[in-house]
Amino acid sequence: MSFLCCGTGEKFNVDTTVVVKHEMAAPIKVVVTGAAGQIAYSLLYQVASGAVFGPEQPVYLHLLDIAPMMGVLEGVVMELADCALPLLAGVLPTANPEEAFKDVSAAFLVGAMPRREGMERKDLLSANVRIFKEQGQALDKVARKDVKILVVGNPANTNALICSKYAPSIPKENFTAMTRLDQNRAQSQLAAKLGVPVKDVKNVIIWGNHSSTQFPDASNAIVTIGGAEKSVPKAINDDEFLKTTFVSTVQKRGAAVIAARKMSSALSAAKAASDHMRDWFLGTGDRWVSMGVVSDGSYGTPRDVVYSFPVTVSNGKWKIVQGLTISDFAREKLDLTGKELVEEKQDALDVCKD
Ligand SMILES: NC(=O)c1ccc[n+]([C@@H]2O[C@H](COP(=O)([O-])OP(=O)(O)OC[C@H]3O[C@@H](n4cnc5c(N)ncnc54)[C@H](O)[C@@H]3O)[C@@H](O)[C@H]2O)c1
Ligand SMILES: O=C(O)CC[C@H](O)C(=O)O
Repeated sequence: MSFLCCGTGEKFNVDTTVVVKHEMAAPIKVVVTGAAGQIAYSLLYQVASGAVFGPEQPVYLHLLDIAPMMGVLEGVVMELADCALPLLAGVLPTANPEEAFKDVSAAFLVGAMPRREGMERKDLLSANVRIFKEQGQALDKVARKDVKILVVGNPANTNALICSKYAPSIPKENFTAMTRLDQNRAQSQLAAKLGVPVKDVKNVIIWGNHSSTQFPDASNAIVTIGGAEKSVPKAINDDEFLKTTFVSTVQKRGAAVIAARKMSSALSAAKAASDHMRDWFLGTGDRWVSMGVVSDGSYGTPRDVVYSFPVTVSNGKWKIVQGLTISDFAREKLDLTGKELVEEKQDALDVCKD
């Protein structure tokens, strides 16, 4: 197994004895940006241990961060080596986006500034959107055309849109934004309210933007109680809770974590990024998951913004769940978060003009 030293590009060897079994698939190249940051610190282990691409799929990790972080990244590379992970075929740390994105099959775009207490969402947009313009251009040049891209860095939906715009040779369907953390939060809130394990709640939906305008929607969610499936709204029997406390708790959860930790969520964000990419690669069956995808106007949402919908995935392709009834209450919420995305898109395009 080869690990490269940051900055110097010098190779060093790690004695991992038999690392990759012969019957295993060839390694796939996977890039994680913001690799010296907090989310990556949890995410890298999950990717390298087989939790995302499966227990038979070796990975070659490309780690991108900015030049001043190469020293820190060196430490992350050492720790990855010290994990002695059988599926980790190699590591390439770099500050060069074109090197990082070369031939990758999967891209976790995490690297961006997180919001801290007192910062507004707009401050984040102008600081971060340029990163995604530059990275879109680099992906366009050197990534595989079937690369699956997950944008985590905020504002995630709009960053994913900008990245796609600057990578026209890669299909739009390959760009997604992470709302899985919101889905996991919503599922966990419902399970707690119902007093069931989290695995027994499914099909909760996150609509729209990964922001406080998102609409966490339990109206189609299903719970397994006593071996039988039941509608969550019927099992909870408290519409007021589902329309108010539930929605606002999930909408404000990221801000609540920042207020408590003085830092943005990281452990749960990394877990959600793993869930999102695993389901995209390995499929969902008939379970619904929420992903920010380029809107085709489904459910009367604005086209050409990255909007979170319920999707199912098979053979590596996501499909929006169709035919759901949208109540008047939901309509208002879907429109509000759509309006915010249209405004963010315009702000981002203005920033990218400079
Ligand atoms: N979508 C979600 O659900 C969700 C959840 C949590 C956090 N986030 C967002 O994820 C992002 C990362 O959060 P974090 O806590 O890991 O932040 P962090 O500050 O700990 O790490 C970010 C890393 O990105 C690096 N970076 C900055 N510019 C870069 C560039 N141009 N190329 C490559 N790397 C670059 C930084 O040097 C740093 O190491 C933030 O924008 C945060 O708001 C999103
Ligand atoms: O900046 C925020 O308000 C949220 C940070 C992060 O996206 C989260 O959801 O935990």
